[in-house]
Amino acid sequence: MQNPNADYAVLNDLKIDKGLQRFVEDEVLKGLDVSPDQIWAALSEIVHKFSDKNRALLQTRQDIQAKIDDWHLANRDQPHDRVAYKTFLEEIGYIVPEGGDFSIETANVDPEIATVAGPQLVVPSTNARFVLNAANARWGSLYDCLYGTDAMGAPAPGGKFDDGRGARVVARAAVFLDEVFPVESTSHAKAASYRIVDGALEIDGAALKDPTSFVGYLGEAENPRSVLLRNNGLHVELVFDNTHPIGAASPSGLADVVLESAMSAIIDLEDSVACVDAEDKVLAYRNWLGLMRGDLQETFDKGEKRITRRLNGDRGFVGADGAALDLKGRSLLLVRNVGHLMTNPAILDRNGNEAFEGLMDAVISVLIAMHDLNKTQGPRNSVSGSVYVVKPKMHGPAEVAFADEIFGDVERALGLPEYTVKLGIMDEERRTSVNLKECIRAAKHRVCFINTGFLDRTGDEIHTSMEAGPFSRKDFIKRKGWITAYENQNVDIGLECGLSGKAQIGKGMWAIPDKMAAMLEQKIEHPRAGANCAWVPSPTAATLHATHYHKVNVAAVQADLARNGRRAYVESLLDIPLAAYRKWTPEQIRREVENNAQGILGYVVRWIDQGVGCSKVPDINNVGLMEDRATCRISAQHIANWLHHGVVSRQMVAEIMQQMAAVVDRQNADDPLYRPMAPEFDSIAYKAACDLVFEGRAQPSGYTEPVLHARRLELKAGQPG
Ligand SMILES: CC(=O)SCCNC(=O)CCNC(=O)[C@H](O)C(C)(C)COP(=O)(O)OP(=O)(O)OC[C@H]1O[C@@H](n2cnc3c(N)ncnc32)[C@H](O)[C@@H]1OP(=O)(O)O
Ligand SMILES: O=CC(=O)O
Ligand SMILES: [Mg+2]
Repeated sequence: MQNPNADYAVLNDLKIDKGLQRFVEDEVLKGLDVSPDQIWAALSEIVHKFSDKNRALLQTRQDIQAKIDDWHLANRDQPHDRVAYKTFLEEIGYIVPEGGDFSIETANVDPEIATVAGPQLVVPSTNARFVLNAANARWGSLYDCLYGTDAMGAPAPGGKFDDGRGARVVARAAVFLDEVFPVESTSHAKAASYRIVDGALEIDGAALKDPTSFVGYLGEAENPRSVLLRNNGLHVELVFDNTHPIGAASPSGLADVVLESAMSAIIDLEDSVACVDAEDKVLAYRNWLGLMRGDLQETFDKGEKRITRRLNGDRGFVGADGAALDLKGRSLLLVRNVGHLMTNPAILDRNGNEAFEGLMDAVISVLIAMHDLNKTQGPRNSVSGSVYVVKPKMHGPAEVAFADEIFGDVERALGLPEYTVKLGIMDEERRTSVNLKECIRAAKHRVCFINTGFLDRTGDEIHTSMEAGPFSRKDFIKRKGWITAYENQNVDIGLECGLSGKAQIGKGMWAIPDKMAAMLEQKIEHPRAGANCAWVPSPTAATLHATHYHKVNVAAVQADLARNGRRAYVESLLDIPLAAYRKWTPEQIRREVENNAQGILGYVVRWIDQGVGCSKVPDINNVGLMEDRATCRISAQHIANWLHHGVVSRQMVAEIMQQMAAVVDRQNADDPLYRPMAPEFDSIAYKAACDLVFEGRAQPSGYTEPVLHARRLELKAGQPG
C-alpha cells in the first residue's frame, strides 16, 4: 500500500520512496562503480521477477497449515498416531524425501566463521551506539565483565570501586589463566614477571606448559606492556601497566586480561528492530553502510560525559617469531535480512504493490557490502571477499532454494563473483528442521551457518499444532523431548553435511541479559554440544561466553559427534509438546497468562510508541528478559492457544491484559518518552498487544510482524511529519 506520508520517485517501473532514493544515490553509491540507473534497474528486475514466486511460497505455507489444522481437527479425540501423522506430513509435502549424502561446497569463508569457535553477538541495526559497540566487541576486558556483573556471585555494585571485589576478580581471572594457559612450575596468580626470552614466554623464569600458546607481545621483550596468548584459535591479551591502580597492586603489573570475544556479530535488520517504512530502513541501512565503509561514528552523552564512539582498527603485535602480527580489531560482521514474509511501503512495484522487504534487503545490504569488498587496504570485514547474510524464518528447502536464487541474481546484477554472498540458514521453523538436510543442500555453495533459533522455533511449534490441543506452560515446553531432538539433529546434520571447518553450527540466544553467573554456568553446554558459535545479547556476555570456548575444544567435540552419527530423527522432532494432564490450578493458569501478557505488553509498547525492536522487559518474577519479535511470538501464540482451547476465557485474558498494562506502565514510570496504557486502554500500542493475542491464531505462522507493522504505521501516520 502506498505510504500516505511518503513521496515517491518513479524509477524503472518502481516507485521508490524519495528518502530511500536519496540515501542510495547520494550515500551508498558514492565510491562504488554502480550507477543509479543500474541499481534501480536491478532492483526493478528482481522485484518483478521474484514477487510472484514469493507470494506462491507464502500461499504454500498457508495451504500446508490449513491441512495440518484439518488433520488435528479430524484426529483430536483419538490418541496421537505418530506413524499416521508422519505419513500425512509426507503426503502433503511438509516433509520432503531426504536425498543422499553430500558436503557443502562453500568457499572463501573467513576463519571467524569457518575455523575459530567463539561467541556470536547480535545487535539491532538501528542503534548506532550499540552497533559500534558490537563491532568493537571483538575484544573485551575480562576484569570489567567479571567486576560489573553478577558473575562474581553478587550483583554488580555501583559507585566507588570495591577493592575486595576487585581482588576477587583478579584471583578469578588468574584461575582462568591457569586453567587455559598453565605454567610449568608456578601460577599466574603468583607471577611477578613476564618476559620474552628467545621468542618464548617466561613467567618467573618458568615456561608455559604449551609454549606454542605464546604468540606475540608489545613493548620491550624484557618488560612487555602486553603479552598475547592463543588457545583454540582465540587470543587472550595480558596487559601490563604499573601506573594503573589494578596493575600497581599486581606483582607483575598485570592490569587487565582482555579476551578475543565476539568473533562474529550479526547486524540485525529483522527481529530486534522496528522498521516499517523507508525512514526506518534507511536508518538501519545507514549503520550497515558505516560499518562496511569503516567510518561509522556516533556521539552521545553517557553520564556526565560526551562520547564519540568509532570503529576500532586492526591490532598490531610483534609475533613470537619477531615478525609483525596483525589481528582484527572488529568482529566479523554478518547482516540478518528479513525473511520472505513482509512487504514494505518503501518501494512499490509496477502494480502498486509494496515490494517484498526480503528482496529489498537482499539488493541493498549486498550493494552496501561492496564497500568492504572493494577495499584494498586498512581494516576489512571479510578478507576472503565474502558477504555474510543471515536469512531467517525460511520454511523448508524450496524457500532456501528461493533465497539462493535471489542472491545469485543480486550477484549478477552487481557484477559480483558467483557465491560471493554466503547464507546463514536459521533453523527456526519446524518445516526447516524436519527437512534440514535438504535445506542445506538447496544452498550448498553458500551455506555459512545453520543456527537453532529456538525462540522462533518454539513459536512455530505452537502455531503449527495450534489445533492439536492446549500446550504445556511456556517453561515446560522447553523441557520436552522435541527440543533436544531439534538441537541434536541440527548439529548432527550439520556435521553430516560437512560444515565442520567450513561453516558455523550455531546455537541460540542467552535471553537473560543480567544473569551472567547463570550464563557462565549453563552456556558452556553450547560448545559442549558441538556448536562453534552461540548467540549472546551483549558485548559483556560475549566476553564471558568466550571463556567457554577456551575450555571446550569444539573441533574435537565435532569430530567425536561426527563419528557417532545422527542422534535424532524426524520422528522425535514431531513429538508435539502438548500439555499431557492439563491439571493446572487456577493460580497456575493465571500466572502463566499474566507472565505472557506482561512480556507482550512491555515489549509492544516500546515497539509501537518508540520504535524500539528489542527491549529488556521484566517477567513476572522481575527478571529482565530480552524480548524481541520471536519471544513475543511465543507469548502471543501461547495465549492464543490457551484461548482457543478454552483453558482461559476471553474475558479473563482481557482483564489480565488491562492489569498487566498498568504493571508495565509502573515499570516505565521513569521514562519521559513513555505513554501510559492505563486507565483508558485505547492507545495504538495497547491495541497492538491485544491484536497479537486475540487475533494470534489467524496470524501467518503466528508471526508478530504484520500486526506490529500495521499498528506502528498507524501511529506514524498520525504523527506530524
Ligand atoms: C530471537 C532472536 O532473534 S535474538 C536476536 C535479537 N536480539 C538482540 O539482538 C539482542 C540485542 N541486545 C539488546 O538490544 C540489549 O542488550 C538488551 C535490550 C537485550 C538489553 O539492554 P540493556 O541491558 O538495557 O542494555 P543497556 O541499554 O543498559 O546497554 C548497556 C551497554 O551495553 C551495550 N549493549 C547492549 N547490548 C548490546 C548489543 N547487542 N550490541 C552492542 N552493544 C550492546 C550498550 O551499547 C551499552 O553500552 P554503552 O552505554 O557504552 O553504549
Ligand atoms: O532468531 C532466533 C530465534 O531464536 O528465533
Ligand atoms: Mg528468530
